[in-house]
Amino acid sequence: MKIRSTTSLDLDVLVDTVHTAFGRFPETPGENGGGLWWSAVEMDRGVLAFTDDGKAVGTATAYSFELTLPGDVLVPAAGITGVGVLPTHRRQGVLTGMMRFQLAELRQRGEFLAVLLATEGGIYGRFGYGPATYTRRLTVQRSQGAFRADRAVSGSIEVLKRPECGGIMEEVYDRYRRAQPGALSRPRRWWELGAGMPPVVPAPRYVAVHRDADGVPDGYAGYTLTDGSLVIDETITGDDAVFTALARFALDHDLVTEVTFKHFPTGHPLRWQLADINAGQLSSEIDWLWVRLLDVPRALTARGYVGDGELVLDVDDPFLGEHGRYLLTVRDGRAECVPTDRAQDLSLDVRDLGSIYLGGTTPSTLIRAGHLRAHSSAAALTADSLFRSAHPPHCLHWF
Ligand SMILES: CC(=O)SCCNC(=O)CCNC(=O)[C@H](O)C(C)(C)COP(=O)(O)OP(=O)(O)OC[C@H]1O[C@@H](n2cnc3c(N)ncnc32)[C@H](O)[C@@H]1OP(=O)(O)O
Repeated sequence: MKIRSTTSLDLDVLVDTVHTAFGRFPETPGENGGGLWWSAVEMDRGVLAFTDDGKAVGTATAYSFELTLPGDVLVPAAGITGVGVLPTHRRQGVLTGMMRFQLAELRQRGEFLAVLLATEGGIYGRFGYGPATYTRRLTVQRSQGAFRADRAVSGSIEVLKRPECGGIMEEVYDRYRRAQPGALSRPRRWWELGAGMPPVVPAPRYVAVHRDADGVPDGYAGYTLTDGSLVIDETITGDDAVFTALARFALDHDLVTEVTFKHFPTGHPLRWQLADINAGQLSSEIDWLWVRLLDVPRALTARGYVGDGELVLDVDDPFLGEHGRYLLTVRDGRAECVPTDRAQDLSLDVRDLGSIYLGGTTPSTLIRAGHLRAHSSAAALTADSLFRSAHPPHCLHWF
């Protein structure tokens, strides 16, 4: 097997191989429909695997995203996607080879974080990725959608069709994601081409745009309405009152029997604002963003922290055959992380460090699961308090 990086000349073979791996009908990359997703692929970041006789059998690509960390710190993160191996060549180590190649390549570029959305939960842990954010939907029957109290909301809502939005969605999304741990930047190319969410979903689609009292857009909800079911694919705002205003708009919509909020954020107050706390049904939670640390000290010093404390972490990285012990010292929200030979407080696999990194999974949950080992009960408490995020992480970007 030969594995190499792609160039722009490889686009057709990459698309064709991914489509065959996923069992989809091949589409030519273009400016509409299924081609939209491919239009933003960065061909200098792709990986192709070939058999000895030159047949392409495996693919992986990466976007250059910015990820928001706890403390509203923005860092570069490689968004791994387009991973596929032809059905005829599976379970022969093709993905393993590509993952090894890709992680080495990311390091050569100086990157220290990779993220992805997994098609199946059993694939990526072995490569050092851990689930770090989760998602679920809230569905409210409109007949039960009364609010407990009227709250004065300043501002207005206008319904636009996606092509009428101009730069509004991009501006609102960009402000939102900078203050939302776990959120990702979106490729400019998707916005330029009028992408919806996810970008492969075709129009028509409506966008309820909220504007503040000065007329400045400060939130939007992109939705479709089919057979009485209004589905909001994303509600983007950093302001709870604006979220509520958009929710009221949807629940007041005529000819609607139920409203579904996709990617409903954990701990969001909307259910408490409804007159009946049981009016909304939450779906079960599923994994969303997976995180892989490629440089532990760099990653741990990049994020912000809430409390003070110190912890010695003993981190194993079996896939890359690496091991390190680090003293993490947090003061005034910032961390230092240096190699140490002090006794460890916490022993963990790098995949579990990825899971706790954004504050969406508590170390104590993984201690109880038997994945992390705390060498004292004080260490478990310190780990929980250091790794939490003041603002729970949330990612609703699909890629
Ligand atoms: C970020 C994204 O793009 S997610 C998209 C992932 N792609 C897909 O789901 C498309 C359809 N599936 C595929 O193309 C392939 O089955 C892949 C890419 C998931 C796996 O590729 P393969 O070349 O078969 O993987 P490889 O042979 O390297 O397997 C490595 C290990 O992972 C395990 N593994 C591979 N796929 C899976 C899976 N879906 N579930 C659980 N374990 C898996 C293998 O059993 C193997 O285990 P072992 O080391 O204990 O023997």
